[in-house]
Amino acid sequence: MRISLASDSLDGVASELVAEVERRGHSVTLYGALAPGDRADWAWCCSAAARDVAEGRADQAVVCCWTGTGASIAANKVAGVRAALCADAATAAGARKWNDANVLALSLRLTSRQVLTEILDAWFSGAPSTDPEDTANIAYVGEIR
Ligand SMILES: O=C(CO)[C@H](O)[C@H](O)COP(=O)(O)O
Repeated sequence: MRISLASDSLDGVASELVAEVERRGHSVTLYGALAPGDRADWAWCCSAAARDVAEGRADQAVVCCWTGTGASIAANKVAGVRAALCADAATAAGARKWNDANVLALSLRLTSRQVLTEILDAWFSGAPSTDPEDTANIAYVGEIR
């Protein structure tokens, strides 16, 4: 898949994230501190990655900041994006299954290298539920303005 990656710093697992996503066979587009010369403030770089998803230039995105909060807020302000802030694999699996999340938000403060691999394994192996209750929830949040 085409995955856009954004981080407002190179702290923690930011660099490992790029390597781990590429190692799983995906092509990456980089923003913020991951792309030398790009604006690295969380609002700008995470919005840019989320817009790639909303506008069809990427299939999914992973956005990061120190807490993960700003990254998830910035991504979720983009229409069509369902960003999930995930601190563990179970949350990532649920985000793909029940929320059809298309942007993964990570906290650089909380995410260890081991947990990063667990989250990415769960995220990339997950698929959205086809249960009508789940699809109705997803459709409804897409309509709320
Ligand atoms: O977690 C964040 C936003 O939610 C940022 O990473 C945090 O605010 C640090 O930003 P800066 O390094 O620009 O002070």
